[in-house]
Amino acid sequence: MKDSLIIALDFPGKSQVMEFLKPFEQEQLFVKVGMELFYAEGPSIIEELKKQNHKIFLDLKLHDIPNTVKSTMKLLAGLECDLVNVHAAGGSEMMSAALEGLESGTAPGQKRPYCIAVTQLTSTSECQVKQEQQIVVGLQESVLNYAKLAQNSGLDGVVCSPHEAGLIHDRFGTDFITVTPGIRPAESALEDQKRTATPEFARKQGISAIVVGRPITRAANPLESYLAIKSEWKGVYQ
Ligand SMILES: O=c1ccn([C@@H]2O[C@H](COP(=O)(O)O)[C@@H](O)[C@H]2O)c(=O)[nH]1
Repeated sequence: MKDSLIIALDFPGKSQVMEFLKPFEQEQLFVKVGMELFYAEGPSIIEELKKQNHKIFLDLKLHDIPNTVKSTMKLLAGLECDLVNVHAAGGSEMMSAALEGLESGTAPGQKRPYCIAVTQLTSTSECQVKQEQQIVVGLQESVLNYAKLAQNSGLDGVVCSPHEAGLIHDRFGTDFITVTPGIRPAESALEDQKRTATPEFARKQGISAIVVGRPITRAANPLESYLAIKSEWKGVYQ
């Protein structure tokens, strides 16, 4: 997990994914399958990506009553992804249930996928947290509170923005995983993201993994863009 660059495969179907991956034949990637692709293709897309030896973050952000999340996680464990997630807003009982489901669905001898919790989406601003969610303590405190709930529930880490990751590692330890979307190389479009940072800024926060979608998938040359972001993130091409 340490120092990973996860590419968000936000595509409407398998054919677009396979076309996108063609220039990456020499790269062993860590890819993210989100709702759009998973709902379009179902579990077969995971098998396909695993055949190509890519590591997989299945980003379905489960958020439901504990029993439903538990039984869904039991099923998802069978897909043998590397990383799965829930929304911390579902609460500690739901997060513990997610972990129980994941553990019970992991085959003997197999490694359980890491399970992390989304704190506040990187598309959420301070203003939205205070005015829409009515969380008076503000965004940073809300993220830290969700991180504490996630750790107390036994989860392996959180999704947060690069701006909270350093503080999370200070409070909850360097082994507690931080996965940060909202990564934008300098001067690229922010689109719907609100809490963004460059790969270089992310590197300085001790973040476990960055998630990058559109700056790579919509680049004129995706491989070149991937290598440039990876270089800025890790300081070297590797
Ligand atoms: O807080 C969150 C949680 C998940 N995401 C996901 O990450 C990628 C980011 O894509 P970009 O194109 O680089 O913005 C996307 O799949 C989101 O669903 C997030 O952005 N923020």
